[in-house]
Amino acid sequence: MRIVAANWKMNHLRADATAFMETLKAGWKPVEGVVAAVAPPFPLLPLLQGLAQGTPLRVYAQNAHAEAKGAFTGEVSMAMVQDAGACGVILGHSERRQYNGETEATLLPKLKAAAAQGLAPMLCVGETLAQRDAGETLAVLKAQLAILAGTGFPGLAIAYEPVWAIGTGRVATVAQIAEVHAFIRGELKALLGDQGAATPILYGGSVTPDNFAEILRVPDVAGGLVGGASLDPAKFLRLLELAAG
Ligand SMILES: O=C[C@H](O)COP(=O)(O)O
Repeated sequence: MRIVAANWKMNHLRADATAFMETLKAGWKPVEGVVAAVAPPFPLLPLLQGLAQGTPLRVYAQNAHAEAKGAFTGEVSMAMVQDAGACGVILGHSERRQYNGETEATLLPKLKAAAAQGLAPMLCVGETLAQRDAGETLAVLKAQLAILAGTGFPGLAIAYEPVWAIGTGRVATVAQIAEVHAFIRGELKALLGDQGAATPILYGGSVTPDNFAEILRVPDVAGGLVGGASLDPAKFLRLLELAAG
């Protein structure tokens, strides 16, 4: 199975989402084994879910809180994003680690809350440039993945996003992606057994229609988590076509 996931981040209004879905529906020929997902900002979840009716598009939230309810001003719960139309949730994106203080300590309760709510988690991992330059890449990834120990998370996907490749136009090399994805696969097998052997591992970081085919040929790459290029429905469609082979 391949997954092409659009992370819109803090982009798009209702009109943009509507136009995106019109273009997508006009050109998309869904094929077996290729999953398309879009993670819009929270306010667009219900609209997108409605627009996606009759299509296999999966709607994800970009984040949600670990607690079920309470005095957490500005937060939304797993149940809320599900109620608003999400079937899954991105967790641990590097921008949330950088700007919102997400750590393994905050992410483990979120993973458990997502699973309890029946939301498929997409856990993002990846090293900074300083960590790569210091030779710490695999150790960083090992620590980020360790929160998966001993618990199965239905619908789990991993997104490997080297922080230095996000939004920079500097895509990781095929050799770098191959090394890290093989390492992640080994860790997942050790942590989760059979589920770890089958968990999709996506690559993210300056994915475009020009480089996606090459990235998809790397062993253990099961698709992409795409930021900038996913805002343009024509480019997103092209990525889906490339994933379909
Ligand atoms: O979630 C998506 C990633 O952060 C990649 O973003 P990008 O495709 O704009 O580099």
